[in-house]
Amino acid sequence: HTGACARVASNIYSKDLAHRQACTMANTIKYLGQEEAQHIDEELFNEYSFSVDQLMELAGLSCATAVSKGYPLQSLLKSPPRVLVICGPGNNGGDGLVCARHLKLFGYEPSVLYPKRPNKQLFQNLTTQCEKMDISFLTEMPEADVVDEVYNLVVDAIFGFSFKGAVREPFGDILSQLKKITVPIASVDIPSGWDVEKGCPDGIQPDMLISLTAPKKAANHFKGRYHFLGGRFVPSALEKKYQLNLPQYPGTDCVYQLN
Ligand SMILES: NC(=O)C1=CN([C@@H]2O[C@H](COP(=O)(O)OP(=O)(O)OC[C@H]3O[C@@H](n4cnc5c(N)ncnc54)[C@H](O)[C@@H]3O)[C@@H](O)[C@H]2O)[C@H](O)CC1
Ligand SMILES: [K+]
Repeated sequence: HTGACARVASNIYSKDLAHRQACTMANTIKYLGQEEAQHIDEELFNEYSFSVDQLMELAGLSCATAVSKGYPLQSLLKSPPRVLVICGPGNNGGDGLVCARHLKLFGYEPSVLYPKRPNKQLFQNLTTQCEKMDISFLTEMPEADVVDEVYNLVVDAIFGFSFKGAVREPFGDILSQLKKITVPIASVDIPSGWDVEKGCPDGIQPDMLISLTAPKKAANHFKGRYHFLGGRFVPSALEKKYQLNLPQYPGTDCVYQLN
């Protein structure tokens, strides 16, 4: 009897799964423009009453989880398992600080470069949390050959969907080093320096992209090996309103591998 129930249950499950996969394929996931991404962000905060801290925690956890799936500890070539996390001046940088904290909890040895720190309590708190967890902060960007020698990978949390115009210093210098490194780059939400919609053919070329909420149009130009979706916090009414057609995350996972 138990066997029959299990067979029925697994039949229902596989039909349901097949149905969901078909739906996901028919309604392909939406790639957002810059303004649309900003509207969704504002709506999450203003209409749905989420706080930045909440969503940033889930975003950063997604990034650390994606990194641990693409670059598992046991696969790393250099010991100790050092990771360089570069954080920019906005919320993308905040995601990077959260990601660094979770990477540390997962057994990695993150170091953070955080050259432009906003004078806001949220970012000061995230910085203190990292410091108290013995995550080191670098005072300057190492040269490309030093990055290659010391670190297993770089997490790029410099700019997200609010990036506009020509890159201002010190991030121009940092990005030019990142173009020279050979260790993989995992970019949070958008490869930094890329136009949010059009990409950037001569920009950095990350090996991993973790799109948050939904991919941005620039992700059409991503050529790396791993594209993950993270930020599993979108209420279904909001998803419907913007016709995001998000895929079903597996079980309780906080990331979905798009390719
Ligand atoms: N809804 C979500 O999915 C969530 C996303 N999160 C993350 O937040 C970023 C967007 O954050 P935001 O603060 O709006 O902007 P950025 O981090 O992209 O950067 C703004 C920051 O950068 C400066 N800046 C802009 N252009 C330049 C430039 N050309 N040169 C130098 N500096 C520049 C600007 O002055 C600001 O200081 C999103 O991508 C996600 O990663 C949330 O964490 C959770 C919710
Ligand atoms: K980024």
